[in-house]
Amino acid sequence: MKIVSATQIREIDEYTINHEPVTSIDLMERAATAFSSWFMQHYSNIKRIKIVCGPGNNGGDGLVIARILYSYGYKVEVYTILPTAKTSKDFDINLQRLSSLISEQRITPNSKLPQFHTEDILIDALFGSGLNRPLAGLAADIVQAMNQAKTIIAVDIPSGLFTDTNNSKEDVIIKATQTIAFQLPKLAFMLPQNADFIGDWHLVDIGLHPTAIAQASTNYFYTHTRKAITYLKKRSKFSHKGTNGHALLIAGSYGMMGAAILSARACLRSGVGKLTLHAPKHANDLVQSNIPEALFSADDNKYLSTTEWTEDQLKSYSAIGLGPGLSIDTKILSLIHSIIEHGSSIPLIIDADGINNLSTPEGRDLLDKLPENTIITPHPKEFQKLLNRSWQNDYEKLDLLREFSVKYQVIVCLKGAHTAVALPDGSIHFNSTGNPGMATGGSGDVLTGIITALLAQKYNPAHAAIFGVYLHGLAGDIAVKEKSIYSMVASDLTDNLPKAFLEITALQTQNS
Ligand SMILES: NC(=O)C1=CN([C@@H]2O[C@H](COP(=O)(O)OP(=O)(O)OC[C@H]3O[C@@H](n4cnc5c(N)ncnc54)[C@H](OP(=O)(O)O)[C@@H]3O)[C@@H](O)[C@H]2O)[C@H](O)CC1
Ligand SMILES: [K+]
Repeated sequence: MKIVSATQIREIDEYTINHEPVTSIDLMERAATAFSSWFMQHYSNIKRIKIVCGPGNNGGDGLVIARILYSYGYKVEVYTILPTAKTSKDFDINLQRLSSLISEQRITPNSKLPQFHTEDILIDALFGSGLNRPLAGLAADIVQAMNQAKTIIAVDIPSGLFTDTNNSKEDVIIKATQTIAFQLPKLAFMLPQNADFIGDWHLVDIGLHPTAIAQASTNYFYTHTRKAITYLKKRSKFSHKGTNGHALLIAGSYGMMGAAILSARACLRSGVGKLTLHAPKHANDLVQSNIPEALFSADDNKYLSTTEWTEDQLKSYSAIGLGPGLSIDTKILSLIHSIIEHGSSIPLIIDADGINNLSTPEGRDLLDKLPENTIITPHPKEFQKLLNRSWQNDYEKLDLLREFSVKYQVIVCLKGAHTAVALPDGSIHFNSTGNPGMATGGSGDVLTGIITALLAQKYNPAHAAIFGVYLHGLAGDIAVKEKSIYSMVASDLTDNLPKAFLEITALQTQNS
């Protein structure tokens, strides 16, 4: 699903009006109806609401919502906030339509500000995607007053928040409990810095013209379920373990075998035909008894010491995963070097200590040599270390992320609430699954195992990264229902991979 800019939203809007064709007032009616249906489903037991409407089309939506909710028996109070005399045409028409049912409380710069209370249920229709400067004066005062309420449902986007550019820390912005956005998600929704303003967000369909959406060019995408399920490859009836690939996982060291085991188990639960785990020899019994399905390749040392791999040793593998539990050690750079040199055609994913080792000055020299489409999966701190610099805000972080993956032609999965998968073509794909319970030790090792398995099965690396991240989050979403965000551990993710695959195959069947 595309994530488009505020300007593109306006263009898609106009195209829909001209080509469907539909009048702008009817499109507004449709948008407000979609919002109201969502609202009535989720707030059926409350009867009294306050709707705060601004002067533009976001405010116009608010006026229609007021009319609809009133007709369903809600007690509705409407505030129109008019910083200047300028209002949009569709705002005026809807104010007129509402006037016989409800009288608005009009607030201008000379009025007394209304008071809002903790227990108020507010609908925020002050400003939407038309915001073009930070809120000030009356608009800022009203938002501050509204933020006293515990429950605020934002129409399209919280007022004061920009759709696709950075807000400064001082900006006054609605702190919504929920945001109901029209059809396409906004870039602002993907960024951790905006989480407190947006709350939980949901999309409602308003029938924007598919041609206009198809024509909009963007670097940003949202991996929603409908797209994600198309990535899962069908298994042929005649497939055997040879067709499903042989993965090599180089992971674990003295005291850190847990990471290797978590990763190996996840790899085996993600469809790989065969897995060899290369780890220090002391771990042999542990691995054999805990993961009987894996082959063990012993390293002579407590920590990894086999840094030289020959083409002959590597040639039987269809993917290599490297990093979980390796520790920071100069030998690891020699290992990466050797793999790049002798196995450059084997898809490769580097995580955890693999990335930490690339973040050393000598390691950075290796970045240029990574084979095209190598996948790395840093969390933000690891990415900062890799870049050797920080960023001022999440928009700058996205720019740095894109620059990095284009420059080195690698795939970067930057882990977070909406993990961002940056591809060498400059596109960034935000994930839709996952929950805060997954922020726990070993969760990243599981992701490495999943992606290694997909690479071994010959998923193209971009799909392996995007789909692997989706699967990992989906397993987390299934796990959280039983385990809660507090009690979840990384093994719960692996334990729920089978249910995640079942869910995806069921959806594939439904859609075919
Ligand atoms: N395709 C869709 O998704 C549809 C969206 N709809 C809704 O329309 C809004 C966008 O409406 P728009 O009228 O373009 O903009 P706003 O309502 O957000 O803002 C109105 C005007 O307010 C002025 N403005 C901007 N920033 C500020 C500010 N900081 N303080 C005061 N005033 C501000 C600006 O005008 P200026 O001339 O003053 O610059 C805006 O034009 C979208 O979010 C949806 O809710 C449709 O209803 C259906 C289709
Ligand atoms: K709003």
